[in-house]
Amino acid sequence: MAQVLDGQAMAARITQDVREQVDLWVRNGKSVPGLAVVLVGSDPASEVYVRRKITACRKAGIRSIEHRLDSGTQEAELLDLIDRLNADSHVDGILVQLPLPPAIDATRVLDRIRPDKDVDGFHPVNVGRLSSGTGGLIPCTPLGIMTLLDSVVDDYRGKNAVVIGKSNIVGKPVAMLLLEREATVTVTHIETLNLSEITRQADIVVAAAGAPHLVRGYWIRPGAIVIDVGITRVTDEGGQTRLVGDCATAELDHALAVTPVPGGVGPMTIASLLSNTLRAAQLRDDG
Ligand SMILES: NC(=O)C1=CN([C@@H]2O[C@H](COP(=O)(O)OP(=O)(O)OC[C@H]3O[C@@H](n4cnc5c(N)ncnc54)[C@H](OP(=O)(O)O)[C@@H]3O)[C@@H](O)[C@H]2O)C=CC1
Ligand SMILES: Nc1nc(=O)c2c([nH]1)NC[C@@H]1CN(c3ccc(C(=O)N[C@@H](CCC(=O)O)C(=O)O)cc3)C=[N+]21
Ligand SMILES: [Mg+2]
Repeated sequence: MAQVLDGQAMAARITQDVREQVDLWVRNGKSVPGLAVVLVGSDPASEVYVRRKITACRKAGIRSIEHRLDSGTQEAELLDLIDRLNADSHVDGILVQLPLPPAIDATRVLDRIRPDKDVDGFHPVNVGRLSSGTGGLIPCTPLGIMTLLDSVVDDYRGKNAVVIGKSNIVGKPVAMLLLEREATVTVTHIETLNLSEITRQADIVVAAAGAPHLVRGYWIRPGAIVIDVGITRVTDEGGQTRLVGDCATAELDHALAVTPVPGGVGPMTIASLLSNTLRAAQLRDDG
């Protein structure tokens, strides 16, 4: 049987660890770290994620400030809010939940966030820092993935890592982090030919396509590690909704380790947001 990496349990430990560091920070006379969470509109999945982020902040002793704007909000209004959050010394981290309504230019919004408050790591300065290996805030999902991988991999050098998906929020940044550890990294996507032959060469597969059960048993060689990032909400015949990952996990007994959906990468994404918020508070204090 493959080892199932318990993201929920690991996230709970990280949350506790952040809480202890926050308490120490506050005992040293610093102000409580604050995270501003901006949600535009009422996409149901975004509502779920934002709720989880706010609950997690409470557990970690981080102050969260929620800003809800209706779906008809003008871009200028949102940019204005970001300017105010950028200038607010009680705000250490700013998170603008994606996706934004189509009328708003998401790039312009993300570019407006001060890089040292950009706990998502989406600002071009942080993207550049990640690709040049010169620090910066690291996107939460890739950071969570690396923490999960670190629990089963001690040396990435000489390992073949295959990333499925090339998005700016998961595929590209996780590829950068794997490259930084000197894995041999292949980034694949919808136009990749013979994908299963490429994954069959992999020691590590990170599946972030959003394609339910794309990765089958024969795609994975014995002893490989499989990180399932994909989350697709499906409704079964009985009208029940459930979450389906990118991997046919039931076919992966021959893997060394796999992550479950739910309870794998998702909770780790949220735990990483807490670590990044504490880091942002500390970085700003030093600089
Ligand atoms: N657990 C967590 O914390 C998180 C989970 N997610 C989930 O991860 C998945 C990916 O998210 P995100 O990166 O934002 O999604 P995007 O849709 O932005 O990117 C998906 C990527 O996968 C590629 N792709 C899609 N289908 C296939 C396929 N059949 N074969 C190969 N490549 C494919 C696309 O290729 P191309 O570029 O060529 O179109 C694209 O590069 C989603 O299910 C999302 O819900 C996302 C963020 C956090
Ligand atoms: N600015 C921004 N930053 C993000 O990091 C960001 C975003 N926008 N938009 C959407 C994606 C998606 N994402 C997830 C967070 C938590 C879970 C999560 O907690 N998942 C649970 C299940 C949640 C459920 O029940 O739906 C799990 O996998 O166990 C999943 C996905 C962050 N994202
Ligand atoms: Mg402060």
